[in-house]
This record gives sequence, structure tokens and C-alpha cells, in this order.
Amino acid sequence: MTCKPLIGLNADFRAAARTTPAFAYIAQGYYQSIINAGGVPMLVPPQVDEESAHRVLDACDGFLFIGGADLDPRNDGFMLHPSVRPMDAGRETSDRMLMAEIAERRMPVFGIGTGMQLINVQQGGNLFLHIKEDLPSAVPHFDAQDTNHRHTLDVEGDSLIGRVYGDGEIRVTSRHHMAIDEVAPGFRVTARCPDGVIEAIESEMIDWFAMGTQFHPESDAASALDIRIFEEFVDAVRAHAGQAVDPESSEFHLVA
Ligand SMILES: N[C@@H](CCC(=O)NCCCC(=O)O)C(=O)O
Repeated sequence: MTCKPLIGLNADFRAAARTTPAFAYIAQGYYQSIINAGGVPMLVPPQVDEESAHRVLDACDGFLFIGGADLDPRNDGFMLHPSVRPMDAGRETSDRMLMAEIAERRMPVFGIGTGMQLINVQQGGNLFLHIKEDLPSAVPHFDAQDTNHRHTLDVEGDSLIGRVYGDGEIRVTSRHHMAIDEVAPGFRVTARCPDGVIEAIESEMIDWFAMGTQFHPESDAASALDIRIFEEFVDAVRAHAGQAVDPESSEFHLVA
């Protein structure tokens, strides 16, 4: 039997406005990258209770948390900072429910942007709420005029990110004003911007594939190397689902 792994993606949510209804949505780069890497994306709108979140996860082999607006620091016991623009409260509640259960199940997970920040806080780490204030010498990590604003990246060679990018200058797409401060127990930093801002984390736990990038490998400006991160993730999902690679056919078979 061959089958592609089913990967859940949390959708963003925008409340109704004067001329538009409420809608859940997701940028194409996130789900297209999963398709390109050989997975089947399943878009998950905000869930209303734990039972529903668990039912969704029963159907998934892995999960991708997408970027978006800010997590509300008050949900982690911190004060609101004037720069923080909290995401829709329903999305945040749903994302946190899904993430808690994903961690419990040790389901393979990849978080991008806010998605990485979610993994980190749910696992006991914390965040700088505004890079400009907390790390004043940092280079710009956000440009309102350029959604594909890029900066360079220093990677740890003995990591997934290091394997993907190898040697040579790396430039990645950056769109954030918050950043990881303390890394959650069980995770390590595997990439930083040369200014020190944490750009990627990976689980060190042998029973759990979990990783995050602060940068955006799904962006329109993604390189062939950026796309390799999704392939590594989808391969990890397959491995967790008990599938093995058939090098002849490039198809994936359930291991009996
Ligand atoms: N809280 C974050 C948000 C970082 C992020 O996810 N940016 C992407 C926004 C929209 C998208 O491209 O999906 C911060 O630190 O600013």
C-alpha cells in the first residue's frame, strides 16, 4: 500500500468587517510547500473544544503551524506590550489546544514564524516581545514595504537545518518583531541571524520530531534549499507513520 502522509495546517482567522464576512484563510506557500514535498495538506480552521481538536489530530500524520499575528503574552503570564498585535483569540485558543495534544502524542510538528513561537512557549520557553527594544542592536527582521525582506543565517552544522543548507552564504525571508528568548527544555537552537536572534530550533528528544523556523521557507522568495526543509519534515512524518522509502519508485510503503 502506498499513501501520502496527511498533514494538518492551522488556518488563520479574520473576524467579520463592515464589508466582508468572517473567514478562515491560509497563504498558499504553506500548503503548496507540503504538496511539493509529497504530503497532503489538510486545512484546519479554529477548533472550538478539545474533543474536536483531538478528532482532527486522529486524522493527521503530522502538523504544520503557520505564521500569523502575535500570541497574546498574557496567556503565558506576561504583560501586554504596546507593540503586540494579538491574533484572533479563537485561533490562539485552538492553536494552543492542538499544540498541547500534539506534544502529548509526540506527533511530528513543524512551526513557522508564530508557529515556532507557539511550540516554544507551549514547551516552557519564552519570547522577547519586541526585538527593537529587547535587542536594540539587531538588524531589521521586518520590513513593512517588503514581505520578502531577507537577512543572512548562521546554522549549526550538526542539525537538520545545517544538513539542509550546508556551507555558503544563506539568506532567508524574515517577517517578525518578536523572537525566542529562552529556548524550551528539550530543544536546541540550530540557526541564528548573525545579530544573535534565534531563527530555528529543533527537538533533542529521541521520541519526538519537532522543529521550528522563525524565518519563512514557504515564502514566494524561497530557494531550492528552503524547500528541502519541508522534504525533511514530510520524511519525518512518513517515518513516524511507519512508512519506508522505496528508492526505486520514490513511493512510500507502509511497513508491515
Ligand atoms: N508573532 C510574530 C509573527 C511572525 C510571523 O509569523 N510572521 C508572518 C506573518 C504572516 C505570514 O506570512 O504568515 C512576530 O514575531 O512578529
